[in-house]
Amino acid sequence: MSSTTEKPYVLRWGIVGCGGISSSFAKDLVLAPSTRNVSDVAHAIAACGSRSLEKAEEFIKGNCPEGGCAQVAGYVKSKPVAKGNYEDVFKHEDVDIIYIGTPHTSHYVDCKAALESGKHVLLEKPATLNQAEFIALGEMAKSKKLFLMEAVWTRFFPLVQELQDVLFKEQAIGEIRRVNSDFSLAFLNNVPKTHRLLNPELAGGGLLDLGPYPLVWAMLTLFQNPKNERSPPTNITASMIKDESGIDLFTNWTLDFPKLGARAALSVTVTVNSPKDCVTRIQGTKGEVVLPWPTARPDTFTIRRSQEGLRPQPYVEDIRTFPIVGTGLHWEADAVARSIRDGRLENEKMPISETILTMGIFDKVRRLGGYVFPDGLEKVTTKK
Ligand SMILES: NC(=O)C1=CN([C@@H]2O[C@H](COP(=O)(O)OP(=O)(O)OC[C@H]3O[C@@H](n4cnc5c(N)ncnc54)[C@H](OP(=O)(O)O)[C@@H]3O)[C@@H](O)[C@H]2O)C=CC1
Ligand SMILES: O=C1OC[C@@H](O)[C@H](O)[C@H]1O
Repeated sequence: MSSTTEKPYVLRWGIVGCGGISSSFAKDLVLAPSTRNVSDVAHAIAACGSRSLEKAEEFIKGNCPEGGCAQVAGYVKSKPVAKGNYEDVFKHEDVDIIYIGTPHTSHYVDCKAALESGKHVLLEKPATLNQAEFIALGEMAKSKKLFLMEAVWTRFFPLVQELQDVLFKEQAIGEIRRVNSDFSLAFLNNVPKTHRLLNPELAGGGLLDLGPYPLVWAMLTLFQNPKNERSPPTNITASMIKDESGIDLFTNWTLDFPKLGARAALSVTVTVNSPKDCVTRIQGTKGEVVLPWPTARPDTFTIRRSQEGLRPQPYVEDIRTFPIVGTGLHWEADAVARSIRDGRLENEKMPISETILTMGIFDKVRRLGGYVFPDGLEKVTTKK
């Protein structure tokens, strides 16, 4: 990391889709990096694009009137410009990287267009509708020597690094045998059926929207467990209850990691909320780690260390807390800036290979659950 007196590397963002998550992302790009002890990178917001120019203008006014933290600090003089379409953002000469905050169904086409314009891409989760779409994007990015990453922001939390040290270096709970994780939100009775979360034409339902987060805890604790040697999960089982529209209301799935003798049992529903106190539980032979709501953004975890033995054992509790300034999307933005500064085309915390793997898991879960997208939604499919 550079000293505070040196000028930071500035990454210049173009944001497309002026909706909910783009708004949180833009606000986090404005936050001073010093609030998270960062001084080597900073962010400029060069352009924001919406299907409506007025909406893009309002977006800038409401989230980033001066631009990102690099503009606020005076490292970049220009202010963000509003565009009434995405193409003008993709083509903007002051933009290094495109942040894509559009619905799942648009991710493939928007990312493809951004790459074709020669821009790096940070693509919201789920990266695409299926594995084949993401493989195609990954190949395109590689051939054009452009950075591409799925925006699974949770992976970049300092909490995650500490958790992996506790589990893998310290082996605080012994051998990990079971991971349960749930992310559920009561969308069904609280958002209209036309909303992207429930609308089959926008690939609605729990799995693709909420599923990346239970899955992230299985990936971080089992897939990335050194003893697993990056072996993909086997024996995937899944069950869905679907709405009459075809979207999944409930999805439960399991992943086995034979090298660890471990299983992940993961779930989502859009009918009720997850419980507050424990949404993720990592159980080992010598205790457990529990993480509270929200599954996507925990700011604490509790280690319960115990002896091995039959039946629940007495434990000693150790609580670790990691305050989050803003939403917490800035850690992934900083990581992306460092990758691009250093000439890397992917980030080791969210490599292309892991997105390909997780999209393949979702394909399988959808197949087992009988979730079929409406015709024409998938832009690339594998031959059956
Ligand atoms: N990382 C995270 O924590 C989160 C990630 N997400 C992901 O981000 C993506 C967007 O989610 P969210 O921000 O909640 O969604 P919103 O509906 O709030 O915003 C999506 C934006 O995409 C644009 N858009 C383009 N095509 C369409 C279309 N056909 N229908 C509706 N909007 C369209 C619109 O922007 P415009 O009108 O300006 O063109 C819209 O405002 C999803 O894929 C979701 O999974 C969502 C929430 C949190
Ligand atoms: O963090 C989240 O919470 C709400 C969801 O709709 C969203 O897509 C997800 O990323």
